Amino acid sequence: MSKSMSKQHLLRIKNISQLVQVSNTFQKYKIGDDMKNVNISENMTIIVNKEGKIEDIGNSDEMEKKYLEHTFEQEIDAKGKSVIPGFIDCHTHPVWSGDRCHEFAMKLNGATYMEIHKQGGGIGFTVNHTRESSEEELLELLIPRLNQMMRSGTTLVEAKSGYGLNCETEMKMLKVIEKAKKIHPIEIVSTFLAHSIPKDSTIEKYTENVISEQIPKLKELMDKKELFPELIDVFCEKGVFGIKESKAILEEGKKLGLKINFHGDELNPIKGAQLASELEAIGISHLEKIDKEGIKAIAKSKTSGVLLPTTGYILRLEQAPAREMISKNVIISLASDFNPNAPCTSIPFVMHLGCVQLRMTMEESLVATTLNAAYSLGKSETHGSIEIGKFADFIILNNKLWQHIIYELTSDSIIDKVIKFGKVIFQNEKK
Ligand SMILES: N=CN[C@@H](CCC(=O)O)C(=O)O
Ligand SMILES: [Zn+2]
Repeated sequence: MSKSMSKQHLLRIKNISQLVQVSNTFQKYKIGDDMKNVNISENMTIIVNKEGKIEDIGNSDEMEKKYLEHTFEQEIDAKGKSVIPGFIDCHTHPVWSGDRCHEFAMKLNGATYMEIHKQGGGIGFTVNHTRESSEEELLELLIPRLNQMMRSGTTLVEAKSGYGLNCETEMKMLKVIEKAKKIHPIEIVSTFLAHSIPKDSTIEKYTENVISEQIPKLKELMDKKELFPELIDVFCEKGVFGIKESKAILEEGKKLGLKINFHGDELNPIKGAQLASELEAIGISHLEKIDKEGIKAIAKSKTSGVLLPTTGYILRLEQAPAREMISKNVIISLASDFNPNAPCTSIPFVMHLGCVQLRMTMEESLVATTLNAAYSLGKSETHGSIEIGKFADFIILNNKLWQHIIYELTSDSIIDKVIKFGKVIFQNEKK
């Protein structure tokens, strides 16, 4: 039932053939078998209030009578269509310059990620270019990437720093993200990431630099209200930041009120998941090499396992053990990991990989890119499902069966509209 007596509303979407709420009991996340239930109903109407939040949800015939006298700034008839929550891409690296297409060719030829990394390619290559780019240049590169994400249905994206590897450039990247927040319709959550070790430093020295120079500078800019990061991240990996260094950096970030969500157990099993559990991290990403103890640990601590199937696909590596993690009640999320190694902006493609390569069901993939993705960013009380009081972030699909967003691989016409805070931010003209 509607709480508001106001007769003016921002939006009504009526006659929705199939509404997929993902949750209708205000769950913060879904685990285990519950990931298979995405709360589907037919012939539904959604009302959005002036604040861009969901005001009411109900059967279309009943809602027609209930809202007879009311007016709507916009009305959409969704007969023959389905509506799902906007996608939440909860792990991306979208701010960078420099073209790494040549590295893709090297990888196709058999070079490994770490071989390229050790030769100064990979992250190091992107760092050199990103340091030389101005804020304006980086913003100009970022906007079309966000546009592509939006056209694929993403309405909330997490965006990391991490291609600076010095204080100045890391702050520059975060400033670029703040500028994008002001001008782009997609909502952005930003993350400070300690991503690698610069070639003129050592793990010890650079960890010290992050703790004694970069995090204090971050605090200064947060206090001045110039930067608003919400999360702290490190690349916890053999040869990059080990467990000890990762822990020190993450704990320092936590003192600033940042939530912990970091890269771990990707290329080597170094017990990143156990660290995530110890620190009560909100998320840990990758987990291709997680061990049995790690699975138990993050299931217990309610740390989301953020799986990034584009990495394993592109590098031809074994994928994370998604089925085992779901069976052990880990809160599984999926994300694009958009970065110059895996330049994928499409959550529908990620869901497809989730189904085919991680052996998840279509329902599990949807939960993992909506409600659980929101949880991994600390946002599931306001985002990630279609429930009264949450933000009105939706995708309207040109099919009455929602599963077509996954099934129709690379389709450019399955999405009809993308809606953010109750306003249409993408209307697909392709049929
Ligand atoms: N693994 C570390 N970081 C990124 C890759 C970054 C890059 O290669 O530029 C990731 O999540 O896959
Ligand atoms: Zn990443």
